[in-house]
Amino acid sequence: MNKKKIAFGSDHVGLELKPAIIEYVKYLGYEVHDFGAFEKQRTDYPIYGKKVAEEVAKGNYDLGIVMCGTGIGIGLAANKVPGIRAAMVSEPYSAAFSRRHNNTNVLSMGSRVVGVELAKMIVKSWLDAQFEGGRHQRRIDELGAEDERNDEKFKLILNSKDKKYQDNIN
Ligand SMILES: O=C(CO)[C@H](O)[C@H](O)COP(=O)(O)O
Repeated sequence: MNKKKIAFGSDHVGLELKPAIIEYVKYLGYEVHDFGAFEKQRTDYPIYGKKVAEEVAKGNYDLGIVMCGTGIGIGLAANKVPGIRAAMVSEPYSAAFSRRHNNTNVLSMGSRVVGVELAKMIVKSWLDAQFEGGRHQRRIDELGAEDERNDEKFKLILNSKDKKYQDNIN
């Protein structure tokens, strides 16, 4: 059986946590690739969040794991990429349920928030969990429908004071 492939990314702060997590994920039997950063020199988390997310969205990697100081910035960057659902978590319960119910494909953690051993527990819970489908798939489909609200028709409806249009969006 082919090993599942995991894309990694971090900024300069996430780099403090990343090497230990990469080693752990390899030990768990996954193939990994690190898309940077590789230097402690200050850099910008959107570069790495977007890169990892794009690799996952294109299907080049099964899942992505990203890290910055809080896990928030790099997670936000990943979530901007269509098809990505990034979980920004700091404990194992939410990590597991983010896959079971939200089918997350990127995990984001903060190196200033979690230590190495807690981060390993979070990663293991996330990787071991399985999406449950069913009603959860419907809700994920509904998340996609939110994008339609950016199209011209929905902008017209949303900006209208006319009750007939307002009824349309409820
Ligand atoms: O957590 C982060 C984003 O959410 C970054 O790692 C953090 O903002 C970097 O800060 P600095 O440039 O001061 O090292």
